[in-house]
Amino acid sequence: MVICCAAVNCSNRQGKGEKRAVSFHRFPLKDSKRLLQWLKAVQRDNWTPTKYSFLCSEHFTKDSFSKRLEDQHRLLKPTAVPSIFHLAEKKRGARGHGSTRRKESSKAPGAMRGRTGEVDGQGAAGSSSSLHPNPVAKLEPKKLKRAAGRDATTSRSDHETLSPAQAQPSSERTSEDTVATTEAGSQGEAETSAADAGDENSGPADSAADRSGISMDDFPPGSGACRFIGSLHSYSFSSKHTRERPPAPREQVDRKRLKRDVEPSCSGSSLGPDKGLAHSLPSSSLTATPQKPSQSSSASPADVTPQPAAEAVQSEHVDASPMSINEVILSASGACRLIDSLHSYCFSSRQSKSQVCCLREQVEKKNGELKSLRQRVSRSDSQVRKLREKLDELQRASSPYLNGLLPPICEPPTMNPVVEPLSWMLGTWLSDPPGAGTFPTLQPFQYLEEVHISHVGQPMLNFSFNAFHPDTRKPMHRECGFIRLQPDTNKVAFVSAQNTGIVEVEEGEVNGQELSIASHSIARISFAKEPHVEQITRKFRLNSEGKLEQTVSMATTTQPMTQHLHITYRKVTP
Ligand code: HEM
Repeated sequence: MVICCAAVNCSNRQGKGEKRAVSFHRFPLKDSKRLLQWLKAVQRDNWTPTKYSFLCSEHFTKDSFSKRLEDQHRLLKPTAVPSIFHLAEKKRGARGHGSTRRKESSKAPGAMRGRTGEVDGQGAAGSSSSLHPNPVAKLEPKKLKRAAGRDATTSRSDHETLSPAQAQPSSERTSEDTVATTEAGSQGEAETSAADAGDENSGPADSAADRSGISMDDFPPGSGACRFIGSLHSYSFSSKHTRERPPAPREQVDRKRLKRDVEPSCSGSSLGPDKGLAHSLPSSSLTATPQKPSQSSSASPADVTPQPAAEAVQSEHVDASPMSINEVILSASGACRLIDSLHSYCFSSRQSKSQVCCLREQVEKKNGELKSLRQRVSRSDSQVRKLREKLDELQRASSPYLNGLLPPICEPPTMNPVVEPLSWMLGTWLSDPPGAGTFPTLQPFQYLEEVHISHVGQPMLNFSFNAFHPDTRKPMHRECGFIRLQPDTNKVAFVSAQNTGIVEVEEGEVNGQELSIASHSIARISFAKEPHVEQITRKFRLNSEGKLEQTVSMATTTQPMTQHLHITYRKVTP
């Protein structure tokens, strides 16, 4: 296992040069804000750090470090952000970075392509569950515990100086790790390299599963889409599970390797998550591919060979090929993300559907209510009609005389010849212009008045005078009565009852189209308002314009005879 610096144009790796001079620091994968700062500083395109990605101490300023009290060991401060990079040199890019190292490792059939600055080996498998939490992991607690065990071993203390070898459990190291570690030297790497940035992603797999926020329990099994997505999940998980299966027989392993060699695209890191998923559907493609066996422990990392004796580790060697594992994990994690989004979509569409159903039910309910209300209104209408008919019937029954008295045809009654001299007064009259009120004790005022003078064939006229306020139209003074003529004379009697509590009789003469009368007797209610009127005179005349004029004067207990009213009416009905 070799720890390399992930920085562009930096070839530092563990064991190279002065051991104590350079330390290596993990990317703060758990601190997204700080991780972004690191990534921004590193400036590597299309590259995602894993828990086995490191930056060497040369990219940090001196004040980024503190020293551990006990042994004065260098620790990276928890807020440190790298700032020293040699980007001016031709950037080799994510794939080109560390090409020298990669040239070595690319000799191996399963060597990782384009992934640098990381601890090569199966550790990447751990990174998949931590970098891209797999929701299905929630369904497989046992496996997660196992993974967590590995991670726990890996994580150690955040700011403890760890050797890369310590950072990965020995039982799970790949053959390449073994060789690389040998190459790097077995002496105390713990003293020379520091993974003190902390294993940000090495938390328990359970917490990774929690972070996904999704489990199969969230999706009822009824949906076909969910079943499909669930099967995708299962498939994705099974690819991971495959890596943890017991070792396959060597022949089988070789066959698998052959098949993968025939299908290079299955492990092509250029595939996107979806493509990766699509290409990984054949069972062999997601199955880890074994390294080419070799008996030589001194073989180059590119020619990684598992120790023959370490049969227990065989499957790890087989499954943890840096190439296949990383690609498989990338594909699987990408697939998981895709599946998660499908799940979310499926879930939200189901929610929308249920909301629509709920709204539909409400609308149907309201429609039902509306229908019953309409029926009630219709019933009420028919009830009202029936009640009206009944009322009419009752009225007819209770007023037999009225019906009998009213002539069936509304013909105007023939005027009694006695009242003929007053016929010019007949009709409905409206004030035009408004009447004018005056009196020494009063402020001048105006009023409107409607006058009805009619006959019913009797030798008298019926009259009503109804005054209104000119602005508010509120009723004011009202009086009604009769005008009689002494037969064969021009003597007229004017009998009136007023709303002010006065009843009076005025008498006078009609001459042509002018009637002049004066009070004969005035009576009032006991509580009539003072000052009491003592005398009243009136004059009616039809003027040359055909308008009716009335002038009223009065004397009260306090005022002598003075004009109180003058008004002109225009005729509105015959
Ligand atoms: C022949 C009929 C009427 C008689 C005998 C009569 C009599 C009187 C008397 C005695 C007063 C009290 C005066 C004072 O306080 O010194 C009065 C006041 C007044 N009258 Fe007449 N009036 C007559 C018709 C009318 C009519 C048609 C109007 C029209 C609206 C009118 C409007 C008023 C008003 C506004 C006052 C002052 C406020 C009040 O005392 O109610 N009167 N009237």
